Amino acid sequence: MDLDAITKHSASHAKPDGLILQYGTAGFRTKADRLDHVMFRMGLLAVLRSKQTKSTIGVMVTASHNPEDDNGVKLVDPLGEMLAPSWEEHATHLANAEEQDLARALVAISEEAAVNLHQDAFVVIGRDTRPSSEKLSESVIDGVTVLGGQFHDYGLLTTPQLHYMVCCRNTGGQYGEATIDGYYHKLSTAFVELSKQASCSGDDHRTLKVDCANGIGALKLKEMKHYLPQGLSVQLFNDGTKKLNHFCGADFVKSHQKPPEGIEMKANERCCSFDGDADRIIYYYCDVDGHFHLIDGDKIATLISSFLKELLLEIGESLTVGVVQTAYANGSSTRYLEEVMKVPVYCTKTGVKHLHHKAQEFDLGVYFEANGHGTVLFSKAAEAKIRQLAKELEDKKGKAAKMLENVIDLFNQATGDAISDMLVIEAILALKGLTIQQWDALYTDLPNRQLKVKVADRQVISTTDAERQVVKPPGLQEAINDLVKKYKLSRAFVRPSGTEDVVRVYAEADSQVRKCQPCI
Ligand SMILES: CC(=O)N[C@H]1[C@@H](OP(=O)(O)O)O[C@H](CO)[C@@H](O)[C@@H]1O
Ligand SMILES: [Mg+2]
Repeated sequence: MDLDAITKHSASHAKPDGLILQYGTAGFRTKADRLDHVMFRMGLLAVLRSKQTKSTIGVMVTASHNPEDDNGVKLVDPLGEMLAPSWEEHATHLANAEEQDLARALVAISEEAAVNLHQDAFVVIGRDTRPSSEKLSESVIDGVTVLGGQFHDYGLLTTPQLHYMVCCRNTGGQYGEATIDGYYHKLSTAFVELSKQASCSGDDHRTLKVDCANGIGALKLKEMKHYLPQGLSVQLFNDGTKKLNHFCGADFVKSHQKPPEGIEMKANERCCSFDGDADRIIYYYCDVDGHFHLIDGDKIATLISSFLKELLLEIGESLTVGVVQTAYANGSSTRYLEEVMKVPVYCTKTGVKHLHHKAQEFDLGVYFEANGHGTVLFSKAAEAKIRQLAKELEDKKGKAAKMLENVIDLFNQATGDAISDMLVIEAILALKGLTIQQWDALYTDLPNRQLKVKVADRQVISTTDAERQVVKPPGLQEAINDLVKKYKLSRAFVRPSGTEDVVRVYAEADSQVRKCQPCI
């Protein structure tokens, strides 16, 4: 390590005095003008991680659904997963080191993680469409090169596309080709094959309106449209001409439970929204009475897992299917999955890395956060079995096995992906001949509210039981219990956010009417 060169370069990426940041649920996030030093340092860290794992590491510059003048950065581990927890700690340490301590912090991380400094390093970089992202990704590259790392800058990518590239590069091309064309080709081939198997089209008009949150999803979906079959017409709204995530996007629609601005919705039309870096998707429609219906990650997980179970039943394979949710999943969805569909459901802490990890325990692990971030993981053994059956079986069983094989290829198993999930959903609706209203009618969501509360120090709240119970401060959980027991089918919890300086409060019950049980 040329520590002098590192110190010299670091001086042009100076850390603002007193700024302390933490590698949170989705990496570092704050105002873009406070992040230059973090980007440079994450370039350095990516090189160390690459040397240690002898693999390509990804760096994504994005702040997802945050306002346009925020930005952020996260590292992507070798198989396209989120960074390992011990390295999140290294990341926080390095980001907060004072200028004069930076070299020492790097040496300490190398020693603690037993990094072979003579090993080659390769880093791939992607960024979203924020005005600040290009400059910040140059700072990442500065960090990579000063530590002798090689790099490939993919430029503008959705977050899941970067995860895909990392996974492809580290699996010898087995997962797909590590180019943007390779990504479109893999997904569209699987989608076209599935579409051919659909005997009925579901809706009369196979048109989908997509709110792209004025983000990277618009750019990439425009590119992908040329690869899609004629049967599906995708109409883009909020396609990048206005402010990112402003009154639009999946996060806005989910948290406000209303349509985004900038989309023309007619009664019963199928619509969906991506978030700012296109790793989340939410569906919705307005009925003839003008009522808005939200179809969130829970209902997406339900549609997908029921489809997978039907195919497994058809081919006669008893592979395990599990669904992973967080505490934010609507109680109706959990009940429907467990009681009607007889699928085991597990609850993890918020943040996809927790869900992803749990989903790896099943042959087919379906995971979705209620906000629309999720995918399906197929174990190596399950994938091999399905591919073999697709070759061997004939007639109805063979058709089902081939469908499953295409579904494997259509999912981005590295991480939740709005484009890939959208195509999976569109394929399932067409294959099952379902309208969005029929999908919505699977179960009725319990009325629910999610609020953000600003407090002096959100870390005074600590939780247990997958964030559903408060441990500290004393008395808070008892107060919640006292309120909750007055209502039917009610549930409430509070937890400190991992991405914003707020405490999140969630509550649901059988009715929105303010009547407690003794009054009913
Ligand atoms: C309630 C909620 O939607 N929380 C989001 C949000 O995390 P918080 O820790 O709640 O701020 O951002 C995460 C990263 O995008 C996402 O994974 C998660 O689902
Ligand atoms: Mg996102």
